[in-house]
Parts: sequence; structure tokens; C-alpha cells
Amino acid sequence: MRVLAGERLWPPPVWMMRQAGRYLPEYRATRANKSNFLEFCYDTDLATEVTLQPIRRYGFDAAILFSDIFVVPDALGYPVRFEEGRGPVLEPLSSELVSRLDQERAVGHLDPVIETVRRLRSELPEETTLLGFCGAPWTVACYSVAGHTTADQTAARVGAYRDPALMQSFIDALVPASIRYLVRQLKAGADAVQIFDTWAGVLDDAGFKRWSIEPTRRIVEGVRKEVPDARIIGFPKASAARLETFITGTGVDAVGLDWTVPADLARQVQSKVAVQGNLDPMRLVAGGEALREGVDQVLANLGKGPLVFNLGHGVTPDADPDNVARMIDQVRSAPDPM
Ligand SMILES: Cc1c2[nH]c(c1CCC(=O)O)Cc1[nH]c(c(CCC(=O)O)c1C)Cc1[nH]c(c(CCC(=O)O)c1C)Cc1[nH]c(c(C)c1CCC(=O)O)C2
Repeated sequence: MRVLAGERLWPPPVWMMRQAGRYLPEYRATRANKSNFLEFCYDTDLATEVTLQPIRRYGFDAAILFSDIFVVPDALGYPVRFEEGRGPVLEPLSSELVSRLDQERAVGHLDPVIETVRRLRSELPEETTLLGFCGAPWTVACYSVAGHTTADQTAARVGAYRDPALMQSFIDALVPASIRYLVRQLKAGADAVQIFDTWAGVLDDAGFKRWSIEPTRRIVEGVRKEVPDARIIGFPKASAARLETFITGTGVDAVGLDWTVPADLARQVQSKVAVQGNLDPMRLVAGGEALREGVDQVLANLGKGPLVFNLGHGVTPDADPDNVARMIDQVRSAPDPM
């Protein structure tokens, strides 16, 4: 929390996107209790358990609520399901589906997730930061146009060009639902929240302003209206050259950097706000010298300013859990460069 407020700490605090996940045998064992992934997210006992697993194993400085970005459209009544080996599958976006979305239904539907936040705050060590999150509207909407994961979101981009009013109407439903959801997480005990915009990088310049910056700005403003001191981390992935516009345009307190952000640009961004990142998750798969070198590079480049050590994107199922321990040891034992 001190780093998010702009302070430099040494060693930097460390956590990992997707730290509760399939690379951990204990996650896979708990996950085996529920075949339906969304039901798993809404099960307070199981979600609390898997959130705590990486904290117990590694002592990360922050825990991130176990849930998914698709609980928000699901709660609104948008048809979402997860298919084994395929990931999320959403019905194609239509004005009929948007007209059926129900903001009040979303509140009750998300009660179990808010209960998980409450439970986590009481069970976590006091010094462990609890992070809540939501998906940015554009990233959520991408999957509703394509219907599934794609490499470059061509369907969502074509959809947004052909029928911007439809895209806008869906985003206009996601914005208030996301505000309410984040406000409730903060009031239930989350110390800060992160907005994941995984697909911001595929947008052209006008699209980035309309579909990434503007909805995020509305969420930040809406959350701060209810929780004035809310700490908010933005993560517009693959948007290196636009990070400064994003920060000014949205008012976030900190940004997550993916691993492609050039070192000098990352430091420039860090002169404005705290940064989080940005080890390539593949270095956790490769291990050895590639891992040591990568951790050193992040610390050498960003260690002199406000840094939350993290990956540039989520840890993958093929990462070696021992490499995660090595990464944390290296961060915590690194000599202070100042
Ligand atoms: C785009 C996106 C999603 N979900 C999320 C994003 C944004 C960040 C990113 O880009 O990684 C965010 C997310 N998803 C999950 C978390 C939990 C907290 C954490 O540990 O970081 C968070 C913060 C759990 C999850 N969400 C999912 C899993 C794996 C599913 C399983 O256990 O069967 C987990 C642990 C499923 C999921 N959820 C999503 C996809 C595309 C998939 C399928 C791909 C995959 O399987 O990794 C959507």
C-alpha cells in the first residue's frame, strides 16, 4: 500500500498475477472438487482456500481474491460458461442480450464473492495486502463478441467498428456493475483493486481512448465517489507507448507493465506513478540463468523507484513452483541499488 502511494521500498513487495492457479498442485486438488469453474468462483470456502494457498506456500506480500473477470457479466445475466480445455465461452453480443442485463440481479449474485473478501481479510496475516479486481469492460466485451479466446481479437474489433452503439451499450452496462462490485470489495476489506485490460493493446488510437481509457476513467471516478481514498491499479496490457496517456486519462494510482515495455519508457512511467511488473512469465518456465537474469533486470531497471515486483502477465500452468520460490528469494535478498 505504501508503494501504491508512491513510496519506494526495499526489498520491493512481491506478488504474482494468477498466483492462485494450476501451476500449484494444491490448487489442482481443490479445483477437482468443482467441475464448473464459475461455481468454483462462487464457492466462498473453496475460493478462500485457493486464495490463501500461495500465501501459505510463499508468503507473498499481497493476496489477490480468487474469482474471474467473467463473474460480472454472469451476474448481470449474460450467458457465460467455461469449457474444459477451451476457457470461457460467451454468447455472441446482441442488443437483445444487452437489454436483458439486470444491475440489481448482479448485486445479489456476487454476494458469495464479497463474502470471500470478508473471510480473506479476517484470515490473512495483517501485513498481507488484499487485492480485489475486475475485468476492464473492453476485455470482458472482447470475449462476448468473439465468443472465446482469440489471439488478436479481430472479431471484437470488427464488431466495434460495425456497430459501435451495440459495443457502447454493453460497456455502459458493465461500467456501473464494475463500480458497484469494486466498491463492495473495498468496503468488505480489499485494500486496493486492479482493473485487468488484457486486450487494450489490440485497439487503434481512437479505440484505445473510447474503449479502454474512457470506461476505465468512469470506473475510477465512480469508485472514488464512494471510496475517496481507493487505491486502483490499471493494467492495459501491450500498451507501452500509451501508458502515460492512460495514466492521465484514467487517474489510476499505479500501472502494471507487461514484459515488452522498454526499460527507459518503464522508468519514465515510474516517475509519474508506482509500477508493477514486469518479469516475462516464461522465465518462470525456463528457470535457471534465464530466471536469475530476468529478476536482476527488473530490479536493476525499476528498483530505484516505487515498484511492486510482479510478472508481466499471469503465471502459466507449466511454471515450476520451485522457480517461484527462487524468484521471491532473489527479490528479497537482492542488495539495495541505492
Ligand atoms: C482475460 C482474463 C480472464 N480472467 C482474468 C483475466 C485478466 C488477466 C489475464 O489476462 O490473465 C483474471 C483472473 N482469472 C483468475 C484470477 C484469480 C486471481 C489470481 O490468482 O490472479 C484473475 C485475476 C483465475 C482463473 N481464471 C481461469 C483460471 C483457470 C481455470 C481452471 O482452473 O480451470 C484461473 C485460475 C480461467 C480463465 N479466465 C479467463 C480465461 C481466458 C481463462 C481460461 C484460460 C486459462 O485457463 O487460463 C479470463
